[in-house]
Amino acid sequence: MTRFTKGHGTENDFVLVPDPEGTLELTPAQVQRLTDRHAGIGGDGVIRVVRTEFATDDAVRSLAPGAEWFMDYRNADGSLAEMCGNGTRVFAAYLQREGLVADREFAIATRAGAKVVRVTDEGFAVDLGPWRLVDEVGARRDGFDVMVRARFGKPVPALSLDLGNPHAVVMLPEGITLEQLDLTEAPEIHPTPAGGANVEFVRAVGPGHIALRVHERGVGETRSCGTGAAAAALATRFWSGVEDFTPWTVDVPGGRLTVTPLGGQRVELAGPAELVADGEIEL
Ligand SMILES: N[C@@H](CCC[C@H](N)C(=O)O)C(=O)O
Repeated sequence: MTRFTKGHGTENDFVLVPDPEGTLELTPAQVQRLTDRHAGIGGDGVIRVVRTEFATDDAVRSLAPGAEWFMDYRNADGSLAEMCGNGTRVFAAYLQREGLVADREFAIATRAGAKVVRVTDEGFAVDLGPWRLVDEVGARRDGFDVMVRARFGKPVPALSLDLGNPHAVVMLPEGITLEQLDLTEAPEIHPTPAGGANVEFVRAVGPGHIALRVHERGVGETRSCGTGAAAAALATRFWSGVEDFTPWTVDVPGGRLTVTPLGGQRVELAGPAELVADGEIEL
């Protein structure tokens, strides 16, 4: 039997599987079974909790020398992802509850490098590290670099950002509400990014305040996406032309996140993290 913990951050939910010595080879079929909401535990992704020294990927070890624990993230379809913003907070909550970290600030290893997490009153804040516009020249010239077609019809312009994982952000055109969006199918992106992308649909709520819905690569529509919230806030800030360091409030279907642009082209994500169940499952 394999032990698991179920947790979520603004209802982006994960099955955490402790594997400190990295002995568990999780296959895509096992991930799909764990995340299955009818025949398994249910979740948007699986997080294997591994000591960084046992990470099989050399790059993970070399990019995060000071991080004792590696967040091995898989999407619900079994594909690997470089990063998961909400996952980092849930991972931190698990490490803290299990007594695996003692400090109020610590680094965790991800495929996108080490991320520093700190305890806050509400949960955790994580420095997501460096972010970038995928096509800076095109973005600064046109305000966007790809077109996205979802089930609402005409293709709409979007901005590609790299938060360690790939995102395309759409500011919804007038006349289409977030509620009207049909995200039952993956939006098409042109030109299609080689590794796919997560797609965020944004509506401005007020100054420094946006709301979004997201279609996640390897999952489908989710109730929240932490790196997606950061990408959406950064894209909206870019379009506003005022690239300051004011915190942004990001409403997602599963709750509220705070995104704060930092110096050095870094960005912080803050929000809650809940661990809701523990159990054992036959893989
Ligand atoms: N929900 C996550 C992102 C998870 C990975 C994503 N689906 C991908 O494939 O890049 C978040 O909170 O950032």
